[in-house]
Amino acid sequence: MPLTLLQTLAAPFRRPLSFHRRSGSKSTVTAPRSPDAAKQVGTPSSATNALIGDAGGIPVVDFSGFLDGSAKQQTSTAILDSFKRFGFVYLKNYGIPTEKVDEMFDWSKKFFAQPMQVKMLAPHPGVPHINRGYVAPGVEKFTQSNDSEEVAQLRNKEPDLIENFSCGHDESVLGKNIWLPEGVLPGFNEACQDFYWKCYEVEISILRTVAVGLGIPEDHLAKSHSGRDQSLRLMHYPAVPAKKLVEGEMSRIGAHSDFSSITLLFQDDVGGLEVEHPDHPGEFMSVPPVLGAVMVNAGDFLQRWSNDQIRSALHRVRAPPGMTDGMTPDRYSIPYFCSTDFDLTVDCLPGTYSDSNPKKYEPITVSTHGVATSLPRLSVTRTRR
Ligand SMILES: O=C(O)CCC(=O)C(=O)O
Ligand SMILES: [Fe+2]
Repeated sequence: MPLTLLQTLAAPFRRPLSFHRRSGSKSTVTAPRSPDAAKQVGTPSSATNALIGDAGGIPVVDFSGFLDGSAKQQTSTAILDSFKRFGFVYLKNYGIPTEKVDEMFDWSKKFFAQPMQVKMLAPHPGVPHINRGYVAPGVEKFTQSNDSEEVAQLRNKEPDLIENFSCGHDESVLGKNIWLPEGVLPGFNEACQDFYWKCYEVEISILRTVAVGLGIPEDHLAKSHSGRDQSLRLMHYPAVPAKKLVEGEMSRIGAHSDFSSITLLFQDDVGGLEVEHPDHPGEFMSVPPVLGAVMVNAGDFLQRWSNDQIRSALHRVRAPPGMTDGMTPDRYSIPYFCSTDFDLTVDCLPGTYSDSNPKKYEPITVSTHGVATSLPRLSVTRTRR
């Protein structure tokens, strides 16, 4: 990729916006807890003053030391270590005030509370890889499988119980935004756009920490993420009988890994998110929401980019922990999927390969990677329109 093109793409777009693994799962386990999170996750002592605890075994890191420059290296090491071991990390003091996140959740609730005919004024186009517009409950089913027979069988099973609304940048190959018509839910479209750019700032800071952790130039990853090909998705899981989720008769979101660089995952206080245990494939750890923290996970593309040093972990949403009877509460979450510009070719990151540990992957663009790995998976979703 010529440098000039890289530089052009590195200039952020501005408002207005417009490996892998088996499916299947076993039991849920809780990672052993200890009062000393640093010890528990085997984190080097240099990272301890950025670590402020753990939740369900996954480190909680105070991001302010990176943002104000007082603990850049420690914060970066803590985040990178957690990405390498778990593929996930919680961040506190990451730069978006809690009230802003709460406001976005309020908008999400208002949107999903609209009658179906209103939500369908911004319909998803029905093309699997396009993250735009509203997808009604009963349309999607998530899987990690690329096996056509397994996928065909899944299509005949109950879909995931989820509705969602996605938006992004109008100039993305993911397509132009599909908004509600003007005058319907005034303020909603603007709130989504505003939140998108707030998330973008956090994304860039996190990508900088990963680079610092890896000991490469701080802007190495950030400069490949112009902000054009990200997606903000509002998710709503309606209330369902807990028993059906526990017995596997219904599912909220099936086990999957995310596809691109990193995901910021904002969740309400309902719980139910589970992450595959790093030492016990097929077993899942229950990871609770942490007040004021955003969960961040690495995606398949970052795993590949880091020559498999960073883990893109399977995760899923089940019944809230301990709940086996009665109706579950509704669950709302807001993932923000971060991607390198889709047309940019990236090679394994410097320092992640050597003569004794050669590159496992050829240079690739996100689009090629996506077509090879994600489209078969996506094809099982959005099949029931
Ligand atoms: O709702 C959640 O907490 C998980 C969402 C998720 O994993 C996804 O949309 O990729
Ligand atoms: Fe996900």
